[in-house]
Amino acid sequence: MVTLDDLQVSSLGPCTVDSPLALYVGGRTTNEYYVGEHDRILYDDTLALIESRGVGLENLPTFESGGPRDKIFFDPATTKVGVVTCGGLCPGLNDVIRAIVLELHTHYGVRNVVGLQHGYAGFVPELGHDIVPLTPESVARINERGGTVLGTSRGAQDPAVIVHRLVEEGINVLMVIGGDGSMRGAHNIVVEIERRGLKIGVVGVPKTIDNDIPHIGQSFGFSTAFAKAAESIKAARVEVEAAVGGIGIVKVMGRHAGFIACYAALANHDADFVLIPEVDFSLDGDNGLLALLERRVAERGSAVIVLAEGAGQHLIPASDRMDPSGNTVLGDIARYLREQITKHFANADQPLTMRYFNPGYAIRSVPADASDSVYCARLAQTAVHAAMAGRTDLVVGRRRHRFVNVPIPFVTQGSHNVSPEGDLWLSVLESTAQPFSIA
Ligand SMILES: Nc1ncnc2c1ncn2[C@@H]1O[C@H](COP(=O)(O)OP(=O)(O)O)[C@@H](O)[C@H]1O
Ligand SMILES: O=P(O)(O)OC[C@H]1O[C@](O)(COP(=O)(O)O)[C@@H](O)[C@@H]1O
Repeated sequence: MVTLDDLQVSSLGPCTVDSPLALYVGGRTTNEYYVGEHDRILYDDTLALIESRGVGLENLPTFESGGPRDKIFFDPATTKVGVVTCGGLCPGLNDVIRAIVLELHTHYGVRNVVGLQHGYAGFVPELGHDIVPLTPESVARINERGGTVLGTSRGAQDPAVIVHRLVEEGINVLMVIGGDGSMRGAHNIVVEIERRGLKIGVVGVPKTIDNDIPHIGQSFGFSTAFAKAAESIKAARVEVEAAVGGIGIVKVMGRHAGFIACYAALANHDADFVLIPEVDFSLDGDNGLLALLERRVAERGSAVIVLAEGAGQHLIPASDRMDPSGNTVLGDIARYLREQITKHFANADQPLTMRYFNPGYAIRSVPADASDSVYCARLAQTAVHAAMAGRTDLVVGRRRHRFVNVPIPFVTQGSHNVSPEGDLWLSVLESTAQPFSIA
């Protein structure tokens, strides 16, 4: 029988890229989950890193393998865990909430789990959001619904106010499910916790529909979302083929990253052009989009454009408006394209039937598919293991087919994008009418 004395370690500490591994297991008696001392995951697969740093492979920074540890820091009997979902919706949020609660309850015996409502706003008493108990009963079957049962929000909140509320509520571990903005917020909370010398852990499960957070592998919900977007592309194809001079534009999310556009387009090869933020394109000239479209419609009778919302921003005036998270509100590239295409076809005296699809929120408000559901559950379990072991200031991810603990600062610096020289973009070019460069 393993007792708490055997399991508890004395410190709560940040997850680092090169700390030695603690040994294993949160209260389990088998060594099925054993994580060896050298079992760490390289944080960059490329030799470029070795060359640029002039270090040997053995000295490369590595991420700690995720999973249960030999020692835990928090006493399950007295630990209270808070869960919060922040930022835009994403398929799988409810799966993550549910799996956090079940893992804490079933494998660690933690009985006190609560949900903060509507993101970080849920910490601010004046905003009037209740803190709700989360139990195996209350989270049963929530995974079958899209959205988040906790609600979400954008808009910065003061870390001092958040930490004050954590203390007031007696919360020892905060689990943040959110994107890069949320993780910046989570890191600020850690800094404030450290400044006050408190023993509160903060662990993130990174969420982004755009799949643009670095170092974590594919983000949960992304696969469900692009599959949903592919349905609109298929519908656009059906519509334009039935029309005279049919051109369909399908606008999908993707502020800075074109992953949804690329994967949705590749899912059924119904797209003729894919426009993403990472690759500039021109409208005019023999190799410009308008001439290419005209040729494609002349040859095939119709064309479908898959457009990431952040594409072609260089063609339209920059906006000076910000959303509550401080993101610049994007110019409406879809409207601009519709106008330019309409004008071009009128000038060329060519028939045109324009069909515009904006699956937008519909792709991120659906429940996770089976594969994403499993992925969410495993990410949530990894997050709970890290949290109970006393790791803080980290998010979980999956690198090289392994779950890993990644320090938050790694995921809030830089971003993950479609490489214009990479395999993904090459596949897109090969499956469309796009020439190798239309910029
Ligand atoms: N730089 C930041 N510092 C502190 N909190 C932030 C920061 N950026 C965003 N947040 C908080 O994180 C939450 C979600 O961030 P946002 O950027 O809207 O979405 P996402 O987390 O999906 O990227 C917001 O409610 C905001 O309070
Ligand atoms: O209307 P909202 O909620 O601001 O969300 C729209 C934005 O969310 C995004 O999908 C990004 O969301 P993530 O935080 O999930 O990456 C962008 O592509 C899009 O601009």
